[in-house]
Amino acid sequence: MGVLSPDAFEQRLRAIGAARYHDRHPFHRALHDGKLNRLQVQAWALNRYYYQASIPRKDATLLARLPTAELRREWRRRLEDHDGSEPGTGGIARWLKLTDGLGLSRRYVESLRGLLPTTQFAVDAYVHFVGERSILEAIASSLTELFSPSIISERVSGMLRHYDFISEETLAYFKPRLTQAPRDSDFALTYVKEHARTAGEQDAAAAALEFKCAVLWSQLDALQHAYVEGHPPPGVFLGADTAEAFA
Ligand SMILES: O=C(O)c1cc(C(=O)O)c2c(n1)C(=O)C(=O)c1cc(C(=O)O)[nH]c1-2
Repeated sequence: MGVLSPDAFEQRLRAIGAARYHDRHPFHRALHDGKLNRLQVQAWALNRYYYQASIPRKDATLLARLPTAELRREWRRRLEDHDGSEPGTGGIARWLKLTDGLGLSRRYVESLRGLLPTTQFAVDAYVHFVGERSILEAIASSLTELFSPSIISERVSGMLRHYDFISEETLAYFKPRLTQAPRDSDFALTYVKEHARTAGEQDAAAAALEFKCAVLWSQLDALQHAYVEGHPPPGVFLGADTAEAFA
């Protein structure tokens, strides 16, 4: 593809989200439509914990590589959003309220025992990608967040409507994301539009976004295969009993 104007390039990035973002995955559709049982929702929250817990590792990796105070200041805020500024605050702590509400022991969730192998591979691949690729590609890989506010709104209203074991309090993780995600993705989009100037840079940034969509998609594929189609790999979470046996 030849070089595009910044606005046409933005359209190219948005088309990637429209085609590949995980809102199109059957597991998410089932989650939001109330088609999953409690064990399947628990498995989703347990596995997704590893993604949440690894986001600050990935942001710290990128932060260490950013060349200016201005960029680091911007990126530093993401670490605070996830890790909080003191114990019990921030996104990871709020995610644990969800796993608490679903009846999973914290020790079990934090131990990462019972995680699907694919969750680990996909999430670790994201952290490595951000450490190894250009800063442009690393920032572009965060752009899935352009598409998250609509899936989050749909998730919160769908899950509250359909599952009696889910409450507004247990879904508290998502509310701040509705303002944090647009703020973060606006910054990242402006950066990527400004810095992807050649056709090669635009291709690399687009490929980074495709890679990240695959990171999200493959996690849901693994959940679908294990918990909907009934082929759990050995050693994974199989209900609160597994978790209790551990605790
Ligand atoms: O609920 C979701 O569907 C969803 C998606 C994404 C995303 O698109 O990567 C993120 C989040 N949530 C999220 O909560 C979050 O903190 C987050 C950070 C990032 C990132 O790549 O830096 N993506 C996401």
